[in-house]
Amino acid sequence: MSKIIAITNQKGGVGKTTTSVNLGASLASLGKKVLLVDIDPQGNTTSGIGVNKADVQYCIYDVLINDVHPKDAMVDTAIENLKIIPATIQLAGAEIELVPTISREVRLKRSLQLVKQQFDYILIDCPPSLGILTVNSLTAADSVIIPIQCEYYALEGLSQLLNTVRLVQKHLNTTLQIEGVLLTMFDARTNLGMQVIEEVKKYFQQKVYQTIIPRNVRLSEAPSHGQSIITYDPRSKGAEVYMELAKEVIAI
Ligand SMILES: Nc1ncnc2c1ncn2[C@@H]1O[C@H](COP(=O)(O)OP(=O)(O)OP(=O)(O)O)[C@@H](O)[C@H]1O
Ligand SMILES: [Mg+2]
Repeated sequence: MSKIIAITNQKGGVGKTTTSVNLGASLASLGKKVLLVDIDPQGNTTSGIGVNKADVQYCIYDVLINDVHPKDAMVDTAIENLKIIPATIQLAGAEIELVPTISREVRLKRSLQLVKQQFDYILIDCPPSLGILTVNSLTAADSVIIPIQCEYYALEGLSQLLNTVRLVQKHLNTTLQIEGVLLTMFDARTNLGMQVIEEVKKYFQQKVYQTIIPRNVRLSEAPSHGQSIITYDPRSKGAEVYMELAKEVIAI
């Protein structure tokens, strides 16, 4: 069975990209066939997994706008079983260019359907906005993972996100589900982190993953080496928790 999961939260810097790269690498190291789709013009997943943007021939922009077949935009990564459709800054224009096009919300869905069966998991790293690129992602996805940072204001903006999910469910993708809510950047030294965990669990209940991602400096270093935590420092706490998360995702 193959599953498309959008990793989304319009709040910036909550761990979407860190989760896409490291969950993707963990799933691949457990033998799953994984495709990462970078649909954020910042292209952090692309560089974070070691793809040099200057070498990219076709990116997700070409898939969305120029009808390039997704298999022609896919590139291998250093990890077996892990491929990526990269994003470059070219994608920044897509929000505007998509506006007048026909079926603009379903373009990603149509493209990914062409390759879905080749993968166990397709993970889409969304940008920090609720614009047309995120709507395309939610329309293409079977489910969403929502990373929430264990910080004050963590829940702010969530109702807007859930509202967008509901609108997409109503009009574009009736079977879209919440795959899980992931607590990120937990710092055990503060009471605040515990409070956020309690609040998020009260709200999302059994949807919250048991695995909580702590703050881990190795996780923040890995992207500058173009590596996932699984290859950068497989013995780190960061690697351990993302492997645990991958097992939870597989078990669902
Ligand atoms: N568990 C963690 N421990 C330490 N640093 C982390 C952790 N998770 C993420 N970071 C760091 O926090 C910053 C933001 O994380 P990330 O880029 O994954 O968030 P994002 O939601 O994708 O951001 P954006 O909204 O800009 O796309 C990055 O510098 C990242 O390396
Ligand atoms: Mg990101």
